[in-house]
Amino acid sequence: MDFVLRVANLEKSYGALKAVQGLSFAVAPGEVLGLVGPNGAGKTSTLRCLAGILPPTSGRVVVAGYDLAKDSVEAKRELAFLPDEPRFFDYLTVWEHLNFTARLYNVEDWEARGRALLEEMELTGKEKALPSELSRGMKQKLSIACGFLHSPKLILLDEPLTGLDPIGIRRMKDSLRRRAEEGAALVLSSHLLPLVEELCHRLLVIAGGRAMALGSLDAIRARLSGPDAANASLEDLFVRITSGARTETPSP
Ligand SMILES: Nc1ncnc2c1ncn2[C@@H]1O[C@H](COP(=O)(O)OP(=O)(O)OP(=O)(O)O)[C@@H](O)[C@H]1O
Repeated sequence: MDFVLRVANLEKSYGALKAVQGLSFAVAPGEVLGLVGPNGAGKTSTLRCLAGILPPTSGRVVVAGYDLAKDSVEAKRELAFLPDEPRFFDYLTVWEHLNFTARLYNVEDWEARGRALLEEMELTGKEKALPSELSRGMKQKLSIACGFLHSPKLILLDEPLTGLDPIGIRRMKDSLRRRAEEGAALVLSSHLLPLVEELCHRLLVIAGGRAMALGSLDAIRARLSGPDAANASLEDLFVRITSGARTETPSP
């Protein structure tokens, strides 16, 4: 299979601290992988390494066939990283952010696409607003509109629902699902386990920077033995896996 993302033995250390240790996994077109783990597990460090924002200490990341270390421009052209706290240019309006992003990524039909994305993100009417005039949820939506503009093959999301209201959450879930149906691969980090359960096809559970479990919820459930494992909720599984009650050897 042609995976959109292939990660081999990813390691990230900050000085003596090993934040990410030996992560290996792949994500196929149309697949949503959920990255879950306790605070400090290494989720953001992993996502930032996959996005090419942080240089890994070692390991290999391949995006749409391009090695992120060797062909970084080509690889980054195929991905979007949507952080939980997006940053903007203070003096560019919403529309100018889309224009700027379009120029960076050479998006030819950006105006029509930009209008459609603003509509999808409920930002129509905010074209002339500066970031300081947007609410937290609106900023999150602008970040996502900019991220989707160049139709990335790989979408990396760190807590994508931060600051969104219930309608915004529902629309965002639909938007993410639609991108996957259109063939994008998504890696989504979140503490919101119901969201993860609803959207993700497979899960990568990490703790202490290491993979504790990798697979579909059913597969992870099946690998855990013990009372009520078959009926365990994702929250139960999360607690059991990450509290070290039983550690799993991830399958490739
Ligand atoms: N820039 C940095 N310098 C030094 N240590 C860092 C840096 N960024 C993260 N860390 C450390 O790396 C480890 C993993 O942090 P990371 O932010 O990746 O975890 P996380 O799973 O995203 O956590 P959370 O769920 O709390 O957001 C933590 O121990 C953290 O203190």
